[in-house]
Amino acid sequence: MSSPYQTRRRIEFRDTDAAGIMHFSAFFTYMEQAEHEMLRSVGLSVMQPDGETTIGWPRVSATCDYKGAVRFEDIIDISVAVVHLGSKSVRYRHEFRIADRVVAVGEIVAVCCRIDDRHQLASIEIPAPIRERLTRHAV
Ligand SMILES: CC(C)(COP(=O)(O)OP(=O)(O)OC[C@H]1O[C@@H](n2cnc3c(N)ncnc32)[C@H](O)[C@@H]1OP(=O)(O)O)[C@@H](O)C(=O)NCCC(=O)NCCSC(=O)c1cc(O)c2ccccc2c1O
Repeated sequence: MSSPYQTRRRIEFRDTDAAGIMHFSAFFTYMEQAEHEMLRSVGLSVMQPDGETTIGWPRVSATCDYKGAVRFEDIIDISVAVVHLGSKSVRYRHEFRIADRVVAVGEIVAVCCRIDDRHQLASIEIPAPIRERLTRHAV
């Protein structure tokens, strides 16, 4: 049975603002890192060599709702779930929790792209072996 990927972070000082709480922009870097870690856990890379080119995942949408303040040195549990697998795109939902309290929920849509040696992007259908691995964290 598939379930969200779970990881944990301690909030760094550099990620907090003058109000003493985690800056809104920092949630996106935590989401990105958690997603990349999830991909590694299923044997993938966000920059996957494929012959002469690379398969990568540029983002076309990123949102986050903030429900409670997060502070320096808080321990946050981050879950990463695949909530939609399209033909070329994947939508991830990230839940941030302190203990059992949800403090933020973010979503990111990434598009499967072939990246050539001139860094040109061309969207492609998600290859079957990659799709199969992504479904391991589908909900
Ligand atoms: C990415 C693009 C080249 C795609 O353009 P294209 O025209 O080919 O795509 P489609 O319009 O056909 O859509 C494909 C697919 O995506 C869905 N979709 C598109 N837009 C949205 C949206 N706003 N919200 C939700 N879904 C959307 C669409 O419905 C289709 O779904 P299917 O599943 O049905 O196929 C082109 O869009 C482009 O170049 N965009 C700009 C990308 C960009 O510059 N993003 C900002 C920075 S990217 C970034 O930060 C980044 C982070 C990483 O972690 C990376 C990791 C690895 C590699 C690259 C990374 C990266 O760039």
